[in-house]
Amino acid sequence: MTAEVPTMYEWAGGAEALERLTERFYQLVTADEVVGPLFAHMDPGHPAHVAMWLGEVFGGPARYTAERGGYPAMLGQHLGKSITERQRRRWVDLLVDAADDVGLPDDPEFRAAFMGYIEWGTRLALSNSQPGATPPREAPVPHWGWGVAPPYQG
Ligand code: HEM
Repeated sequence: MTAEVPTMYEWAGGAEALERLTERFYQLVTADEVVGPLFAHMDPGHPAHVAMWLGEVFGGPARYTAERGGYPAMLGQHLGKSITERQRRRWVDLLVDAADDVGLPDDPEFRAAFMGYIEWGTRLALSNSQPGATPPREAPVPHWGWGVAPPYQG
């Protein structure tokens, strides 16, 4: 019999773990000279909202859709921001630092799948944020899974 495969949300530690991650992440982001200026007018609820988004993506409850307006709302926050590749890369680096700081699981399977989503999502955010970009306004919230390497459960 095969053991039930947990969602990435469960493996990460659920909503609480993702909230710890985004709290730490935005502390690092706002203090950073490369990405900080983009977040100068950040809504104080932003870390909690991004934690909801990540939870929904990784197989948790659809709270971003229910409470924040789903994909169109997320997309709308990136349009026109003209994110540069240097800023995208710094955003990724700071998220990895935050994941280490708060003790997000660091097993190879989890981090590989987690970073797969982050790489994909940040590249889309950069492209959607360029002047004149016309990405689809409506799309489902992506649901990210383990891909080719499910979690090692002994
Ligand atoms: C996987 C990649 C990403 C995800 C999942 C993500 C997620 C989100 C979400 C869910 C929001 C809206 C939060 C709300 O409802 O209040 C948001 C806003 C925003 N994002 Fe992203 N984002 C990503 C990449 C990036 C990158 C690479 C940058 C810039 C380097 C960026 C800059 C911003 C900014 C400036 C806002 C608006 C913040 C504010 O003023 O409140 N995002 N993001």
